[in-house]
Amino acid sequence: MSQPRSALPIVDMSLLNGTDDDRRAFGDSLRTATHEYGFFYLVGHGIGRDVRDRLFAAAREFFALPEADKLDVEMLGSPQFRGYTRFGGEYTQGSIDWREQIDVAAEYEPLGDGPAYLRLDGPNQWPAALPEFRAVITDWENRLHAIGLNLMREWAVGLGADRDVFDDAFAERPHTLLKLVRYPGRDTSQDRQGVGAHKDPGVLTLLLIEPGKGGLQVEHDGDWIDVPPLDDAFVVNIGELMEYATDGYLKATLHRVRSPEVGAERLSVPYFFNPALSSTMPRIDLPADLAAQARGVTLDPDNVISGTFGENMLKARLRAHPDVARIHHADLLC
Ligand SMILES: O=C(O)CCC(=O)C(=O)O
Ligand SMILES: [Fe+2]
Repeated sequence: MSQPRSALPIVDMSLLNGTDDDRRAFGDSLRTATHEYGFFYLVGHGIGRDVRDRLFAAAREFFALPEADKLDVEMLGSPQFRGYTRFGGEYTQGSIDWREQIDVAAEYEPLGDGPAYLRLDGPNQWPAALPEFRAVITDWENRLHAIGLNLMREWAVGLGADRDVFDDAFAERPHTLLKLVRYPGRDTSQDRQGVGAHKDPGVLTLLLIEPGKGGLQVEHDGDWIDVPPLDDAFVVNIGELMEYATDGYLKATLHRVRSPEVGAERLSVPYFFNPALSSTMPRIDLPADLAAQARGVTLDPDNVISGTFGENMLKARLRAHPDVARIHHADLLC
């Protein structure tokens, strides 16, 4: 397949199997890409095509279920924002996102009373009609968890910090989240919002895009650049907490998806490598040359970035799913 051009840098994870120089080059490319773009293509990650195909097959099976089966696991029934969201159930910047999706997050016993964000802990909703679904998703989560942890350690080194500086935040009850997403084709002459412009609220997102399907756009220097999928690559971006951890040396970048044309559709699977709800990201003491390039954390009165992941995540969930918020968390809405 010929590759459409995109300006995003390509970072090759197989360098980690090489010499010390290769490893250093990897850390440098990771740091530079996320300083300049906040986004990159990740190749050499070791996840084979068969595994990726199996995931897309599970996604297609899920979306092809009768509506009643999907509504059986509807997110409206989940105070923890897990399960199926039909078209029109999700909002970005107050406008409807034209996509359907199922959200699956890490499952833990709730801790009980405490900060409001602890309400996000709890069970998933698994589609009863698809007995294999859970195993396929769990396998995917495990593989991506390992890649996520590995990347965090390399980032730490590339930023001049101890290799394990981020480990604590992920050591217990990491609140990872995965979505299977389907963007249907539609008349795009009016509204093209598949998902509206946003930054991800967590640490790191590993995004798998259906081969050949464009639509993702990333903000860079005031323009939108197209990010078509690259064969065998993940699209990786950092979330607001990495901006927080580095005083804005690394950049959480606005991105959005444009709806496909009528007759087409687009599947994607974002995996959000998130820390524990109660964790606060460490603030890295950057070496002087990097500190001189730190831009500070974005100050937006409509989107205040908290270093405590649970606060940042709850804010994002209440905003994206107002129907779920009204049903289950009316006391948190002002
Ligand atoms: O579907 C995509 O390509 C991106 C989705 C996304 O940015 C998100 O769900 O946060
Ligand atoms: Fe996103």
